[in-house]
Amino acid sequence: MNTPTSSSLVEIRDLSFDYGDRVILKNLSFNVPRGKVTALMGVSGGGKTTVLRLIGGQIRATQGQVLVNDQDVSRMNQQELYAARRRMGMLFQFGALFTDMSVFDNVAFPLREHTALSEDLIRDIVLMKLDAVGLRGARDLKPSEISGGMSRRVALARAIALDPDLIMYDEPFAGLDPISLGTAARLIRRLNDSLGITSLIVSHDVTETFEIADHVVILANGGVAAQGTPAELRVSEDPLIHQFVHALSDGPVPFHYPAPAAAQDYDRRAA
Ligand SMILES: Nc1ncnc2c1ncn2[C@@H]1O[C@H](COP(=O)(O)OP(=O)(O)OP(=O)(O)O)[C@@H](O)[C@H]1O
Repeated sequence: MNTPTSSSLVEIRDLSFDYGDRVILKNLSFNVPRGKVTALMGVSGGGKTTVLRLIGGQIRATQGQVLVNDQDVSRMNQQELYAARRRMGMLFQFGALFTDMSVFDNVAFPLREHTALSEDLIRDIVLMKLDAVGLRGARDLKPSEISGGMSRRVALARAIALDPDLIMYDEPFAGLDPISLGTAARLIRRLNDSLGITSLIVSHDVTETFEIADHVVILANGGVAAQGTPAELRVSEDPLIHQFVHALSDGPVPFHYPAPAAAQDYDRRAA
């Protein structure tokens, strides 16, 4: 691992990305502070998952830099990227488990794949990681025998198996009941602090996310619309931030998809 030289683990600098004619990110810049929980929020389709994929090096920026531990992911060759990814845990929506493997083998998988550790040592590490998510007792079960919330905790244990510096969560709360949702949120916070890692969460869930995040970045129109602590954003008078934080259906982001004037449409129907 590189010796940390800056207080930010990830630095996004002047980043642009498009899918052909569709510009998704435009001159985006923000930092992910080391050792903290940062939330990336904003309207649906605003490019949050795209940012995670750029950090993970699954896609490359059109312009700008994506620095992780001071190294630019967008300029890495395959070998460098492979090494960088080992330092990142990624939990994408409903992080799929291998259904034919036990919970234990799912968590052991990255250790067997990427290290030359003995099976004895792997066993200890797997049990430790499962313990961290409260599922040491479920080690012999198959994914089909556990609940959706538990599956996600197993995926989380697998994501931290290699002791990453950074863990990225895409919609970790989607589809969870309120109790599992609270558990998942507290777990993300607890793992961040006890393992000394850095967490980046993409989420729509303002209440739970504000509860656990140290820093929130709100994306809009391809750039940063606002950022700050949850407390700072809660009292923001900026109309867009206010609409977002208080989940109002109308505001700078309109409720109605652009349409002809209502009178014009109804007149036509009557004609
Ligand atoms: N492979 C692709 N080709 C073309 N367009 C894409 C592709 N992947 C994503 N997009 C578009 O890029 C935009 C940003 O997608 P992204 O998934 O990053 O948004 P998001 O903010 O994570 O959205 P959500 O909150 O709904 O998950 C969306 O409009 C999406 O339709």
